[in-house]
This record gives sequence, C-alpha cells and structure tokens, in this order.
Amino acid sequence: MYRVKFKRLPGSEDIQLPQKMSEWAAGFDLHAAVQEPVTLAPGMRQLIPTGFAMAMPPELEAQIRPRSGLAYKHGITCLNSPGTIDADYRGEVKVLLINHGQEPFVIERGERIAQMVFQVVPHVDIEEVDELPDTVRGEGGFGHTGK
Ligand SMILES: O=c1ccn([C@H]2C[C@H](O)[C@@H](COP(=O)(O)OP(=O)(O)OP(=O)(O)O)O2)c(=O)[nH]1
Ligand SMILES: [Mg+2]
Repeated sequence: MYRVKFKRLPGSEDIQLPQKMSEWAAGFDLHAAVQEPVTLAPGMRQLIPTGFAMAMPPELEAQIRPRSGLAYKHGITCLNSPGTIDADYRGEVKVLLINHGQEPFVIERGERIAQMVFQVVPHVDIEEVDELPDTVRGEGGFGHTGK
C-alpha cells in the first residue's frame, strides 16, 4: 500500500478529491474544478483543472486516462492519453480533454471527467555503448513477422 498526499487548492474546497467508484477500481475519478461550465466544441481541446495537487512516493507515477463512458457516448477523451504525472510535480493536476464527437459537450463544475491510475515506475540509469547484445529479432519490427 502506498500513501499519496492530496492537497485541495484554494477555491476548490467544494470539489471532491479523486475517488474510486467501486472497491477494486483501478482508477480514481477526477472532478472538474471549472469555475463556470465549459463548452467544448467539436474538435476543440481544453485544459481542465481538478482542484488538487499531490505528492506521491518517487517510485510511483500517475496516469491520466479517459473515462470510457464519456468517450463512447460523447467522443470526449484525453488528447495526451495517458497523461503522465511525475512524482515531483507539485502543481495542480489538469486534464487535457478533446471533443472528438460531433456535438458540443458541456463540462459542469464537479463532473467526473477522467481517471487517474497509479503505477510503479522503474527508475533507470542510462549507459551509452557502441554495440548492443544480439537477438533473434534483431532490427525487425513494425509488422516484420506478418499481418
Ligand atoms: O495530463 C497531464 C499531463 C501532465 N500534467 C502535469 C504533471 C506532469 O508532471 C507535468 C509535466 O507533464 P509532461 O512531462 O507530460 O509534459 P512536458 O511537456 O514534458 O512538460 P515538462 O517540461 O514540464 O515536463 O504536467 C498534468 O497535470 N496532466
Ligand atoms: Mg516532461
């Protein structure tokens, strides 16, 4: 079990902190901390505040992912999916939504707009070399094994 600290930001006291909607949900739903309803016209993107900042242990990252219901019903998704929240980021968590649908979509204050999934991220040291170890695959890729 990892402990992650959440801090509500000024003006967002009424916004629900990220919340799991079922016991074993992978994601914590994120709520829109928009002051006024925001209308996303078809094809448009908007950075939506969530009203909180957080601090997690350095072995974690958090991914911001779309909600499938919004994607299926309205074409609303995260443009940079999955968004990456670094363990050392202390700014407000924001969600970059895009409307891939045909209709304008209104985001109301407090609405659940995306979800956040925590992951353990291996920290890696880079070593520059002249030769890489051989493999059977070699440089084959991008469908070289067939359809
Ligand atoms: O959907 C997202 C993606 C990122 N961030 C915040 C947290 C993350 O730690 C920071 C930087 O994100 P990223 O590394 O993806 O963006 P960048 O363009 O590389 O910016 P930077 O130069 O600040 O790292 O922005 C969000 O709030 N929401
Ligand atoms: Mg970056």
